[in-house]
Order: sequence, then C-alpha cells, then structure tokens
Amino acid sequence: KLAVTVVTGFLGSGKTTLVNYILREQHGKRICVIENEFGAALVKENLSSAEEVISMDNGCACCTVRGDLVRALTQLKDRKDSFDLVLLETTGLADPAPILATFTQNWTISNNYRIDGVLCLTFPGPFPDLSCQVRPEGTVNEAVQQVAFADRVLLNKLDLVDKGELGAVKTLIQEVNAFAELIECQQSRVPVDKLMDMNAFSMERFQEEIAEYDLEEDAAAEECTDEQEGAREGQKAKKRKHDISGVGSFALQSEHALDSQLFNRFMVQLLQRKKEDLYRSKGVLCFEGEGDAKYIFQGVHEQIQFEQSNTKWVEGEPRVSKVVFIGRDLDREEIEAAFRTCIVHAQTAHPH
Ligand SMILES: Nc1nc2c(ncn2[C@@H]2O[C@H](COP(=O)(O)OP(=O)(O)OP(=O)(O)O)[C@@H](O)[C@H]2O)c(=O)[nH]1
Repeated sequence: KLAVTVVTGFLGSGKTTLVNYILREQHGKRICVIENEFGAALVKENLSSAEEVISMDNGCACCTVRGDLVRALTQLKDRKDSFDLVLLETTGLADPAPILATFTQNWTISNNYRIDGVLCLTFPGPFPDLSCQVRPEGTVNEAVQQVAFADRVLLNKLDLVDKGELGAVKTLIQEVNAFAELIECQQSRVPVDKLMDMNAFSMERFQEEIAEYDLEEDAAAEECTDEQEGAREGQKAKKRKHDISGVGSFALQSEHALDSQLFNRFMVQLLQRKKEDLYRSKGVLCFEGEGDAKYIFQGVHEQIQFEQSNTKWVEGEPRVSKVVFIGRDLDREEIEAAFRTCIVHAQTAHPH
C-alpha cells in the first residue's frame, strides 16, 4: 500500500511552503502531491519529472467520506507503484476526521493506500490567541483540533517568536496532544525523512510508542499543587491559564488484566456519549483468560480498528494495559473510574 502523509495546519501556517520545500530541495523520493486547486497552482513549478500534483475540487465538508479525495486517489491507483509517498495537503479549515475516515471506509482506497501519519503545521504567534478564542457551543477551534489529531506537530515560523514565548507555546501544544512528536522549524524546512515512516497508524509501531510514554510523570504532574507547579518555573501553572477549547489528552493504565466484555462495554458507552469529542484513541490490552494474546486498538472518532497483535506478551514482560484518549471535554476522572471497573481484581487475575 502506498503511504500517505496528511498535512494539516491552520491558514497560513506554512503547508504550501513545506510541500514546495520538499519538492525543490529534497531528492531521491518520488512524491505525488494531492492539493486543493489553489495550492496545486502554487507547487506545480517545483515538480520534477518523477513527481506529480493532483488537485482536489473542494469536498463537501459535511460528508463523512471526502468524495473529492476518493476521486483523486482513484485516479492515482493504477500508477501508485511509481511513487514512494503521497503528500496530501488539506485546506487550513478542514476537519481531519473525514479525511482519515476516507482511508478506512472506502474499500478501493483502503486496499491501495495506508495513512502513514498526520502532520500538523502550526506557528507560535497566533496559536495561543487562537486557542483562547471562545467558540460557539459545540464547535472547536480548528487550530487546536488539528493539533489534537496530529502524530507530528511542526512548530513553524520560529523567527517570529522569542525564546520565552516558545516554551509557553510548546507547553500548550503538549497539553492538547501529549502524544505527538514536536519538531521546531523555520520556512517549513523539515527533512523529508521526518515526514515519512511515521507508521502512526500501524498497530505494531503504536505499541512501542505507548510503552515509552511515561505515565508516572503524567500522574505526578496531575497531582502536584499550584505552589509546586509555580516552582517548576511557572510551566505547569501557565497551562491552566489557557482555555484550549477543552481539548486535551491523557493515558490510563492497569497492571492487572482487563475483563474483555466489560472493556468492550466501557468503549461502547464512551463512544455513545462522546464519539464527536473523542478525536483519537489507542490501546494495548491484556485480557483475562486470553493467555499470551496481546490486543491492540486504534481509532478516529467511532471508527475503531481492534485486533490481536502479531506479537504476544513474552515471558517476564509486564502485562500492562494502556489506553490513550485525545479529545475535547473528556472528563478524565469519570473515564478513569469507568476504565477501573474493567480491571480484574489482583487475587483473581491471570498470573504473570
Ligand atoms: N516569517 C516566516 N514566514 C513564513 C515561514 N514559513 C512560511 N512563511 C510564510 O507564511 C505565509 C503562508 O505560508 P503558506 O505556506 O502559504 O501557508 P499555508 O499553510 O499553505 O496557507 P493556506 O494555504 O492559506 O492555509 C507565506 O507568505 C510564507 O512565505 C517562516 O518560518 N517564517
């Protein structure tokens, strides 16, 4: 399957600059760019003979699957072996969810392409202002939403910010999405390697990532008092002052096995109540009574892929179940309490 990197980012954040930089200065990769009509005109002159740009007409924003994108990808399908990567530039106001859904819900597309990862370009100046804007009930600031969906965040236009401000912006971005890798850049100059091989939607890759995520540090940050926070060079204290449309991320874990039926019910109920607000979710799970089998899931809104991992829990490996939720107005305490009810008590748990 041909890898697709989805490039999102607020208006003027440097998406076209990134695409042009990649086409102009990075060699050795055969890249097909999919752009909106306006963007296509801006990148055409930088194409080498092995490259191509396909323009999308403007898809209908209210559809769950993007028809314009389906058409562009279908057009490319028979020639897909001529490319190493598709860079898909979205418009600044596009909601990433229907774009991601297009890759799982359309059979032709899902058989020929895989999303390698979602990049979000953002820039320091307007990000805190934009993220503080009060939005009408039920809507989310797109700049914040795009960061929440991303696997990598490119913090661009570093020339427009002083070092002091930069720390605060980085803290803000991490508050929205603690699971995205943050890369600083100027004029969108990022090595093409950083845009490829993210494997962010690969179940196997995700397991490594989630294993590295330090839940203890996360918990310590939650528990410390305001004074302690102040002592941490004002970093965490600053976090609370921003209204970031209620968008945030957190992880939960259990050292004990989970009851599969209860966990299933927990997820169904969570999605029933919060499918619009739950942007992304991921998990590595150990179920009671399932021997060495390791289960993994990964989702965008209610589109959840759930499967048994190719790898098993190995001898001596702590069988820690971890789940990650990224979204808006997610009540961590309530979700954590519901998650805890899925844990099989220590005395009856599968020995490991
Ligand atoms: N100062 C500064 N300007 C930059 C930087 N990167 C890009 N720009 C400029 O920012 C403007 C917007 O960049 P684009 O690449 O067109 O942004 P975009 O995200 O494609 O914009 P839309 O298509 O409108 O969403 C252009 O004038 C760029 O030259 C940077 O690092 N610093």
